[in-house]
Amino acid sequence: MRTSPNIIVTGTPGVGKTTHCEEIARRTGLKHLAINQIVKDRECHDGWDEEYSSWIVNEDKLLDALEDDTIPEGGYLIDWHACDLFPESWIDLVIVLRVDSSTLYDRLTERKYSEKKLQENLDSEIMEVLLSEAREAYAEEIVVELTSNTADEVESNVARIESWLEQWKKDRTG
Ligand SMILES: Nc1ncnc2c1ncn2[C@@H]1O[C@H](COP(=O)(O)OP(=O)(O)O)[C@@H](O)[C@H]1O
Repeated sequence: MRTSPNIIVTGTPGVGKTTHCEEIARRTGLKHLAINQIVKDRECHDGWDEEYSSWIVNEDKLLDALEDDTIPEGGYLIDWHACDLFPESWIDLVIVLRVDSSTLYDRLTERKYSEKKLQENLDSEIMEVLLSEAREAYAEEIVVELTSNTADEVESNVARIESWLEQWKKDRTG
């Protein structure tokens, strides 16, 4: 049994996953796993997609790499825009970050996304694509939607996750 939980932090690109994970990792000691980086470093992909400027992820290779990293033993913050490929048995909490369209537009423009990629991500956020995926893949009670428009929200979200973590540990030590 895990003595530390695994938490997925997911959402549309630009929603604030890295920002949240870094702060949660700093305050709780959970390990930040940036999946994009793992895909690149461990070559869990089938090449580069020029149109999207991103790796074509090979999910089997990725899951193998993560299993080698002992994710199932717990203590990880899984930072990625997709969440539904991880086995349910690995995951204790799924945080889906949400953001207002105009704020997301500004953040992605700053990242110099192409018009097409920008529009697709805005559509995805408006249509709640990642929230639906999370709800389909995991039990309702472990999926939590949090907003990430402001720095104050980062602070309150992180505080909330810290309390959840304390409770999770209490529940397991009796
Ligand atoms: N809640 C927030 N309030 C203000 N700025 C934020 C917030 N979340 C993220 N940002 C800013 O938005 C940009 C994208 O955040 P990032 O954490 O890299 O998103 P993601 O990892 O989801 O792609 C960064 O410049 C970050 O500082």
